[in-house]
Amino acid sequence: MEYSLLFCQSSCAVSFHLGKRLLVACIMLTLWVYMLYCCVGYCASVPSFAVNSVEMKPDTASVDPFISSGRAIYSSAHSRDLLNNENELDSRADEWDESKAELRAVEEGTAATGAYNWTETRKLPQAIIIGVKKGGTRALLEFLRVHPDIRAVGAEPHFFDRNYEKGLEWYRELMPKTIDGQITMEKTPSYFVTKEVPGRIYAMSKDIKLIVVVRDPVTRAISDYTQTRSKKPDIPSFESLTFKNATEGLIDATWSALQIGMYARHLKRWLQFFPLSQILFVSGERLITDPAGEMARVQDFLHLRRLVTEKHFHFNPAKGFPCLKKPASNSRPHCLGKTKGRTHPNIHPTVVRQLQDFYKPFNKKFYLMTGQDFDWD
Ligand SMILES: Nc1ncnc2c1ncn2[C@@H]1O[C@H](COP(=O)(O)OS(=O)(=O)O)[C@@H](OP(=O)(O)O)[C@H]1O
Repeated sequence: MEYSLLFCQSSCAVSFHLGKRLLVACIMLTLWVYMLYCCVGYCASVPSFAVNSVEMKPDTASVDPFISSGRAIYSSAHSRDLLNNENELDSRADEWDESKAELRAVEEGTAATGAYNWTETRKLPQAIIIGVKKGGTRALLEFLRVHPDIRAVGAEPHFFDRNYEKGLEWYRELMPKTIDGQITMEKTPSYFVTKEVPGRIYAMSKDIKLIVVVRDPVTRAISDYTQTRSKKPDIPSFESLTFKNATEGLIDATWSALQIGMYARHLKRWLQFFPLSQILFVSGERLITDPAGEMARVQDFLHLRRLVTEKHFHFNPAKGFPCLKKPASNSRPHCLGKTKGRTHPNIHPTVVRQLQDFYKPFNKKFYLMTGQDFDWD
């Protein structure tokens, strides 16, 4: 009796210890499996209500950037119809149908669970690409839209130059919906050269971040001219529009294609309202030769994590430009449409040289003002 009691006590103690160990092992195994599950990315699909502040980016950041960019594309297609903007008439929509379908599936999924739709609101932009025309503004915006913390209106709203009387509510309504922590953006390249715009943007937000994509003013002028000629083939030659008096070599600085390139003059107006630290100058040239490098600067400036990297770019030799690609995927890279990267007419080398001389003092001043050498001279 005593013996069996003793035996039971000791065997019970053993099985109790074994059970405890088994329980601990089970918990550890569960935790380990859960961590593994999270590592392969499935946790992102779990509805999350934890949306962090601007510094701590929202949970959507862990979602594949291309899904998010697809979302932005969807809303941009919507506003593009609304504004019927010339710059939007490229082939982007067709090429990104695949992403849209992907997006719809994602959105339907979240709508069914009611996951984060309820927190989305339209906000006024916290960052604007203000210029310059033909600088590479569309490329920059499309690259930025790959980032999950950026939501941007696709069409150019032209609010601060052409639609200001419509009021801020009209402007806000054009913006895509965002959750806290996401940055709302737009691009309208004519803002940089329109006198009233700096004061108007300041009146909306004195803390706004401004981005200017600049490009060699001579190439920019030729690009501008090429665009105009594509719509009006009968316009005079570039050379004849350049001069007030060709024999005297007197350049017509009132021609808008040339005026836009006097960057220092335009920048002076912006600096009356905003400190230099609030303006980022992106090199249009480097955006083509080193898109990931320029994107790193832009993401740092916007206090975003560097999620758009070299993995997202594929240089297309036929087009002569970097195109966007989904990292670790065999899908076709997305290039900008036919209106970007037009063939420029051959301009007489003497005219090009005269224009380079014309811009030299403006460029020098611009380098001094920005503290950056763009290497145009
Ligand atoms: N990745 C990529 N793909 C295609 N094109 C690119 C790219 N990066 C920069 N660029 C240059 O962007 C120029 C057009 O500039 P914008 O988008 O600012 O033009 S616009 O003001 O919105 O009309 C466009 O000018 P053009 O070459 O004169 O057409 C391009 O040189």
